[in-house]
Amino acid sequence: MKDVHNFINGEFVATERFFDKRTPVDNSLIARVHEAGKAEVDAAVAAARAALHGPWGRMTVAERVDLLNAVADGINRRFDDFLQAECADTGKPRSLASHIDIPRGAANFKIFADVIKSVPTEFFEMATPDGLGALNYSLRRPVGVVGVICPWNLPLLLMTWKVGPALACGNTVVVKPSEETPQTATLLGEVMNEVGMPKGVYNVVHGFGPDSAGEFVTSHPGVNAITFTGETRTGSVIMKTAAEGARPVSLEMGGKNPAIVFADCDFDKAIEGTMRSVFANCGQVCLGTERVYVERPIFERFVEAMKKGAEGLRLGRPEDPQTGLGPLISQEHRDKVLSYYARATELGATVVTGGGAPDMPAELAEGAWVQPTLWTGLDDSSPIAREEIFGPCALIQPFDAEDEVIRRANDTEYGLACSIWTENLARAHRVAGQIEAGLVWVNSWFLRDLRTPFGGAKQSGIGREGGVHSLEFYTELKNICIKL
Ligand SMILES: NC(=O)c1ccc[n+]([C@@H]2O[C@H](COP(=O)([O-])OP(=O)(O)OC[C@H]3O[C@@H](n4cnc5c(N)ncnc54)[C@H](O)[C@@H]3O)[C@@H](O)[C@H]2O)c1
Ligand SMILES: O=C/C=C/C=C(\O)C(=O)O
Repeated sequence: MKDVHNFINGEFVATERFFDKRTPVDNSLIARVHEAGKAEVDAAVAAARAALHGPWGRMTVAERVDLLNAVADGINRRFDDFLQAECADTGKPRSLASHIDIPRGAANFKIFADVIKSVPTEFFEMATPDGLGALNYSLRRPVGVVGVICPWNLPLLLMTWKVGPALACGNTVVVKPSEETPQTATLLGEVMNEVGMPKGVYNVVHGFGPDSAGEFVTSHPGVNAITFTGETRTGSVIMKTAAEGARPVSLEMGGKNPAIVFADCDFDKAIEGTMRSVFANCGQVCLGTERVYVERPIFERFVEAMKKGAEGLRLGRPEDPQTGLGPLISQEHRDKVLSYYARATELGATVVTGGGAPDMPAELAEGAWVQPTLWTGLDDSSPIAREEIFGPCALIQPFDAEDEVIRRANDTEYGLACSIWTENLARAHRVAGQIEAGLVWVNSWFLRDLRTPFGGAKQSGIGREGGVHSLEFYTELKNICIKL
């Protein structure tokens, strides 16, 4: 069993408090994680502060860009180490992590290296009463020490989606990974040292949320801004904490995302895309689909095809290339998802497929396994249609008219993502423009151009990150007016 340390000021730091990390594949113990206390968080914030005024703070943009690209290359150089660690922590199929999680870890540094080296700032020449005029130009400066609070579903991807722009803009970071998935954040510390990232630029403190490392980071007066990805209710708590000291927050939170399937869709593409958006990462993707609205003429055919797809998913170990579905992240989360499965049955849902725990081979029986599940027969008011379950499940419902399905899709306090399947281009633009969400895909899902704005509307988030949009959060924009 391995030890997972904190990473502070370029050093791997042990503590006297530990928590276990068990793999959700079979619930076996795989690591002992060193929990950071207030002292370690203080040390991490102090190191991050000091780095702002050391070599890192004096680097040119070009030097920062070179380092960010070196970090990306370092992740690719140690691809298998990151793959092994991420799949051990999460149980996700290697086939998934090797195509999404780990490549995006590198891409998230490269995209912001590209952005920061070519982003302009404004200039305004102004007339003045004396006729001599004045010049206005703006400069971007780092906000300072950024607290990064991460979720467990796409650990490396989502952590680097925040660390990449933070460092590109000249900030330093204190990262608090989820307690469920500690390994890749500490492993990135090894890469930071290998590429010569100045000490204190990247720091990692392990622990939990309330009254633990998470709260110690978000409440620390030395933290200038907080970027959070996780549940909406957690984001609200963090926002309250950040209010002390008026620190800005960037919040990427929960969702209850709809897929809208029109009768004129490319049926096979709609099935392939909706199978991914419902079941990828065992349904543990914030952008994933948990509500599927299908135009009535193809409803039965669509349900049958989804049933066939779900029943074709093979549950298994990450390293098995045939694995189509891994376990959920933990026994606790499995209990939550199974409670929704039971509730759907109690509410009278038709269980198209799944609805419980699968029979797994003895060696996997202790893992956090659930059946891929599809329901019909519940209405929009049911908790199954309204509450984020965050598992491999979806409610499929028919609709008859475009304005009806837009109203129903928008009938949620969330507003993160939506996928629309239609071959009618005018309808695609018309419907997409009326969906109340930060991200709408047409005839696709999770197709990501990292230059585009990413974030949620309503209770799914605050702020947009991605491309130049990340600069709004990770820099202070200053205007300088020169009187001629
Ligand atoms: N919008 C997005 O981009 C996005 C992406 C991924 C996940 N999510 C959401 O994240 C959730 C799943 O992730 P999760 O279960 O890890 O979320 P979570 O809110 O339980 O925890 C997220 C992180 O916050 C920390 N935390 C918890 N309470 C805290 C507190 N009081 N102060 C400081 N830190 C605290 C946790 O330790 C963890 O590191 C889902 O709701 C999913 O929709 C959203
Ligand atoms: O589970 C949520 C996935 C979020 C994905 C991103 O933030 C991204 O693709 O940049």
